[in-house]
Amino acid sequence: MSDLLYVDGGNPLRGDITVRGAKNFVSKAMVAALLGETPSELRNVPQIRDVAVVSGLLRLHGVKVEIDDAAGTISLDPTDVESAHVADIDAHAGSSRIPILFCGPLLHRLGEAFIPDLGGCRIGDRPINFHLDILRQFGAVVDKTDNGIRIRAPYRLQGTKIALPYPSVGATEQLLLTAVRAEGITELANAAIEPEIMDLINVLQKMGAIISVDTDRVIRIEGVDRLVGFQHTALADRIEAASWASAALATGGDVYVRGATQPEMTTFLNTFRKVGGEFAIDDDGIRFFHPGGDLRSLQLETDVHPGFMTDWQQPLVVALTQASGLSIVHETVYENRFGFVDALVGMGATIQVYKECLGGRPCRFGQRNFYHSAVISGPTPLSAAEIEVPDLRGGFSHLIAALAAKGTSAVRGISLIDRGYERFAEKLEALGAQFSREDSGRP
Ligand SMILES: CC(=O)N[C@H]1[C@@H](OP(=O)(O)OP(=O)(O)OC[C@H]2O[C@@H](n3ccc(=O)[nH]c3=O)[C@H](O)[C@@H]2O)O[C@H](CO)[C@@H](O)[C@@H]1O
Ligand SMILES: C=C(OP(=O)(O)O)C(=O)O
Repeated sequence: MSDLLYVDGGNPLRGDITVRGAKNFVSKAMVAALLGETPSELRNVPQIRDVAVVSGLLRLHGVKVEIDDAAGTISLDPTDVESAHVADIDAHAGSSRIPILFCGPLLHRLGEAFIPDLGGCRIGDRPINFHLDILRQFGAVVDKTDNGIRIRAPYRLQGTKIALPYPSVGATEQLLLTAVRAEGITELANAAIEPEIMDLINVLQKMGAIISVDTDRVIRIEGVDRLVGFQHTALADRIEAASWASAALATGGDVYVRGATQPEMTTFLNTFRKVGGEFAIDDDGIRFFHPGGDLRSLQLETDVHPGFMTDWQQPLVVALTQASGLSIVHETVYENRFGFVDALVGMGATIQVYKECLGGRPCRFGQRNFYHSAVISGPTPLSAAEIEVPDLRGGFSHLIAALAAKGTSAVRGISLIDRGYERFAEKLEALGAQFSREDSGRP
């Protein structure tokens, strides 16, 4: 597929699309399968690049992976797990953030692992210090190399007591995937409790793990000697659903997102309503629509769950360019997630970014050199432009802006969007978007 899309914007998106399982859960559940002594089956799996990357890594480690894209199922047989060649693993460097989560399972299965340098969106420094501290506390020996980390467990990993400096999603998952088969009890304070983590706990419990989650963000795990395979249907992708909802709002459209579920989206739905969007929930999905009239500006701060999630921020900001008045967005999860607004400004949006914390939530980035707050003044008509996709959500936001803008925009680097949005071009078509690929002539 060509990496350049010409988008003829200015028309409302209308129609019906389906979202399947969450990118930020499915990839982790696939890693969990490594811990089982018997095969696992995962359902509601989306056809996205992160799934392909994790499948490739699992295969390098001897796991038999069979994918049925149409049915959305993956079967994973970890019976013959083995060490992979460093050169082969190295080829996956920079492809996603998931390889770091192979540490615990591989240490339990093989006593050692090599983890390539990570990829993922460049929206901040994204250090892995919490992960490495956790692994060391379990008794692992971690050595940094030029192209990744080498990790060994000379003895069985030992349960431990840890408090995270910040409720990191990945570090919480690292701890879960390591503690379930460590010896004794592990306690994690200040854990992240995102719905995708809760579903990972569901999977681990099906495998035989003993895990409890307290209301004060403390997770306790009693290590067990063996785990078995699981069968599980992944929770829906609440980020993809919110992205299409934002697209509906920004284009003045009406999109039914089949598969979207309410409980994981409560905070987004409240915000969507406050800004002037409407929604209708039924058993099969959620209809998001612009009811007509003016959208309202609002003040928003991203946060860990149950707060407004950072991955919802970028798509919603495009809709905020169409709201009347001044909207203020304080990004408290990543220090550098407003790079994408430059392109929006180039299209006619009025957005100013600030280093100050424009909000009351405790934030690690205030008084430092990070542009992590934004003020958006609207409504401003958007006009077509040439845009380069910067990262996954920023890229989808640029696509929304191009769909909302009058005229034909050229959006380059769209293959980045495949990492987390299943068959998005087909969905755009289903919603009546006017676009074409570079190789098929301009619309
Ligand atoms: C594949 C996946 O699930 N990605 C999601 C996951 O990313 P990911 O798990 O990488 O994000 P984290 O929750 O770990 O990161 C949150 C914050 O903690 C910091 N941090 C994290 C780890 C560490 O060792 N040291 C450290 O300082 C990060 O720099 C960041 O500022 O959760 C994020 C927060 O909901 C989402 O935006 C990502 O979509
Ligand atoms: C930041 C994201 O993903 P990742 O952690 O995979 O880079 C995201 O999904 O928006």
